Amino acid sequence: MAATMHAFANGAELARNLADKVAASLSAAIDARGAATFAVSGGSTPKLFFQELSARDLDWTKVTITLVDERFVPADNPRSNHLLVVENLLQNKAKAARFLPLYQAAASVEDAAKLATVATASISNPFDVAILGMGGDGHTASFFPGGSNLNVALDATTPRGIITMEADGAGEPRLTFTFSSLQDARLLVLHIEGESKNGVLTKAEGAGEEADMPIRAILRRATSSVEVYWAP
Ligand SMILES: O=C1O[C@H](COP(=O)(O)O)[C@@H](O)[C@H](O)[C@H]1O
Repeated sequence: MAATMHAFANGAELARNLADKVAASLSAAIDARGAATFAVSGGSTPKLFFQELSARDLDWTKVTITLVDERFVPADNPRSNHLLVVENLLQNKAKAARFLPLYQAAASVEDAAKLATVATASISNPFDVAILGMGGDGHTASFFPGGSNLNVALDATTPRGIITMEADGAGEPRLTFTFSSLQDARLLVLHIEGESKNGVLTKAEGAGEEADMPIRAILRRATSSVEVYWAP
C-alpha cells in the first residue's frame, strides 16, 4: 500500500501530533476490543514522542507495550531499547501500562527469541499500533542489509513472532519481530527525522532490491497503509 507523508515543522510538533494519533488509536482499540497492543521502536528518534505520549490521558492499564526489536543485552544496558522505553514512555500516566520486553536472560539469543515469541504471542495478531524507525542504511526493526536472517525475517510466510539477526551494522545480536508480525498493524507508522532520513526514504521508494534497503519490504508489501511522520 502507498505511504502517506505527514510533515511537521520540527520534532516537537511531530511528537505532539504523533502522540495525538497514537493515543486516539489506542483508545479506539480499547473501546472496540477492551484492550490495546502497541509495538515501539528504539534508537534515538522516538524519545520526545515517548515523553509526549506518556502524559496522554487514556486507560493505560488496558495497554500492552512491546518493542519491534531489541539488542541481546540486559535491560540496564545503555544500548537497550528496553531502557529507552522505561525512561521515556513508561512514565507519567503510561506507567500503568503493561510492558513485555523482548530481551530474555537466556543462554543464547536463539533461546531468547523462542521465549519472547511465546511471551508476545497473544498481542501481535495484529498489533493495534506499530511504530517503526529507519536507519541511514535503510534498516527497519532489525531487518539489516546483509543480516544473517534477513530473508527469513522478510518472508511474508514466516510466522508471526521473534527471530534473531546478526549484521555488521547491528552491533550486538538482535531480536526482531518478523515482517509478518508488523506489516498489518491497524496503525502502521514510520517515524523518521532529519533531511538525510528523508533522502534515504526517497531512495527506498525508488527501484532496487529489498535486501539492499529492507524498509522497502514495508513500503512495498505491508497490507496496512504506512503513515510516515517526518520533521527536518
Ligand atoms: O537499531 C535501531 O535503529 C533504528 C533507527 O534508530 P535511530 O537511532 O536512527 O532512530 C530503530 O528503529 C530500531 O528500533 C533500533 O533497534
